Amino acid sequence: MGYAQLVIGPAGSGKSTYCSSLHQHCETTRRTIHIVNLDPAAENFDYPVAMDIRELISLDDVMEELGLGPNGGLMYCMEHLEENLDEWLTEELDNYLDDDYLVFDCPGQIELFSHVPVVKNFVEHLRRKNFNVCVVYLLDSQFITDVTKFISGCMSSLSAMVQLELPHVNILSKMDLVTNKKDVENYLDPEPQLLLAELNQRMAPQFQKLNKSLIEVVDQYSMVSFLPLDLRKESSFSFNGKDQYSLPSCSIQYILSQIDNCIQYGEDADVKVKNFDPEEDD
Ligand SMILES: Nc1nc2c(ncn2[C@@H]2O[C@H](COP(=O)(O)OP(=O)(O)OP(=O)(O)O)[C@@H](O)[C@H]2O)c(=O)[nH]1
Ligand SMILES: [Mg+2]
Repeated sequence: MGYAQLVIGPAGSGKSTYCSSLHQHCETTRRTIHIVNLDPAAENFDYPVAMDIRELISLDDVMEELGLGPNGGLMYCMEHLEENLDEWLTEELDNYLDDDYLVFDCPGQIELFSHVPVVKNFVEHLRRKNFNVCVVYLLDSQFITDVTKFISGCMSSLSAMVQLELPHVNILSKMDLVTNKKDVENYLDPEPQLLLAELNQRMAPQFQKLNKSLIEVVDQYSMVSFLPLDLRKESSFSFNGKDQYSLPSCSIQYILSQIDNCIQYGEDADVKVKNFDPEEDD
């Protein structure tokens, strides 16, 4: 059995930074993880790249030879990856052993999760290779300063959730940049009725019915809640509410423990998890 995180989210939401922080954290705690670059446009890495899509196909070549722009070129590269899953991915995965932990740093184009089946097929391939996969969706905390942006973030996370049908952890990134805690606090574990009231206030009256349906969707998929990640935060397992800036936030270690739980990593080693009663589902 292998383990994998698929790190997705809008462009610039902090995916690659998250991957490199995770790598650093694991180095400190002497745990082995391998970070995989799935972005054919990426150039600089703050982490050692274990597998690299650019070895399969280069975005520059595609743009030059096919006359495509950067986004069309990226879609082409990803479709090429899809066609080569059996060969390229299978061969690359052969380098890893049972119990290995891979983290896939994905491109930020949202089309990859909403329009084309490439990521879904990629994940299915991993699952056939006996990997437990968790989706890690990053949303930039700078973008959820009001209810309309929050709902739009939820919808894009939800569309990935529905498409990929995998365990899913939502992260609010860049908490160190948040200065007004009220901006964010309201959206961490939001009360649906308050969201609806706020949304109705913001939007023209003819949208009330739509607003109600949207909030119902967010509420029903109660998984749409976000963990606020502050990379400055000292490693600690607790989500200890507030830090010295009195902002709610959690450390990368806490996030990793949540994800490990989702994919049942370390169940044999960790006595606490081993004794966990599956009936007692929280
Ligand atoms: N202050 C702060 N900046 C961050 C944090 N995470 C990422 N950034 C910055 O945000 C910018 C984008 O970060 P990346 O990690 O490249 O984002 P990405 O999601 O990989 O971007 P794409 O791969 O282009 O979609 C960079 O300038 C980072 O330095 C954070 O936790 N705090
Ligand atoms: Mg990146």
